[in-house]
Amino acid sequence: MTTVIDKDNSSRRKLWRAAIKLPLYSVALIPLWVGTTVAIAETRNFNGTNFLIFLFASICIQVWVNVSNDVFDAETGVDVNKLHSLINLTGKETSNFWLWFGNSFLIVGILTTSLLAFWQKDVTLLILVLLACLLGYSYQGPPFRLGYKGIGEIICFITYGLLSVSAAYYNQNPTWSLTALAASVIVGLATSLILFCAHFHQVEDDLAGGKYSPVVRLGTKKSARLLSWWGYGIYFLIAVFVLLKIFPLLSLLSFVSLFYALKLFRHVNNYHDQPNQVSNCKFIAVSMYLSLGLLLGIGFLLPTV
Ligand SMILES: C/C(=C\COP(=O)(O)OP(=O)(O)O)CCC[C@H](C)CCC[C@H](C)CCCC(C)C
Ligand SMILES: O=C(O)C1=CC(=O)c2ccccc2C1=O
Repeated sequence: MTTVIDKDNSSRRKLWRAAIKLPLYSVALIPLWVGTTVAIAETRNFNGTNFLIFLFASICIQVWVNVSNDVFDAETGVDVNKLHSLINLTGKETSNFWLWFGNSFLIVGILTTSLLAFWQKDVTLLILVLLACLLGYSYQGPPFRLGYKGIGEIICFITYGLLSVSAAYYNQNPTWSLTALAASVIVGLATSLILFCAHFHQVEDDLAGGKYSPVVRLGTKKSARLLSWWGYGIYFLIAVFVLLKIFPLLSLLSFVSLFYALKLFRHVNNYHDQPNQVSNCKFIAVSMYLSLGLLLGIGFLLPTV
């Protein structure tokens, strides 16, 4: 009897851990890290207060993204088999609570960014973040739900890449930079690769819920092939940026993350049509993304020390 209860508790704890999605918070950290390291490399200055305040705002906004995704997906029924959805864990009647909970984090994130913009006497940072939030809402919220139309990866590229890296750079150095723009392309491509991976194991539920993700549209076999091209493309672009001297030579350190990239391509090519096996590929993609982003930033920083 005790063991059945223990087992129940431990699987519930596992579901809650999955619902909190801790590894996915890296998508709020890496743009900040990369944008900031490019700014340090160019100015030899680091504003720790601006960095920490923007870090706090980014994490708040990420909480909103994750919580509201479960609320909105519960409305369409697409998460019906996702045991670790907050709504499935706590009941449909808690939807309004979670919506309110997520929105509170969004408000705190935006207010914190507004405070930074006020101190900097410049609204650019706030505009970039507001644009990212509006696009983030359009991905999952009614009436847009653009993720259901298969363009979530493009939104992800623009928000976590172009907008977030530029915002992090601007937060340190209020101007524009070609290196920051190139770095934002790399971060954007790597972030949307995580989202692309998140769709492999959900094809049936997505179809049933009217969600035409790129994997639903292309089929899992073609998607697995596209994933490899996409991944190699990221490293190819880094090499091009190094050759063009937009990135320092040390950016090639990020090639160490090929270890996870190759593991990811192999895994998805082998198991693309087996939902239970392929479901963890999103986390291999996060490992690739984290190591790539961290090393890219270290590559920018090292020449300055
Ligand atoms: C929740 C997201 C993806 C999960 O989608 P899906 O419903 O397919 O998966 P589940 O099976 O888990 O339900 C994230 C979507 C992100 C979105 C495209 C863009 C959000 C932009 C943010 C507002 C940008 C934050 C910027 C900040 C860090 C400065
Ligand atoms: O829950 C998920 O699958 C994702 C959540 C999330 O916040 C995110 C952000 C950026 C890229 C991908 C993802 C997810 O896949």
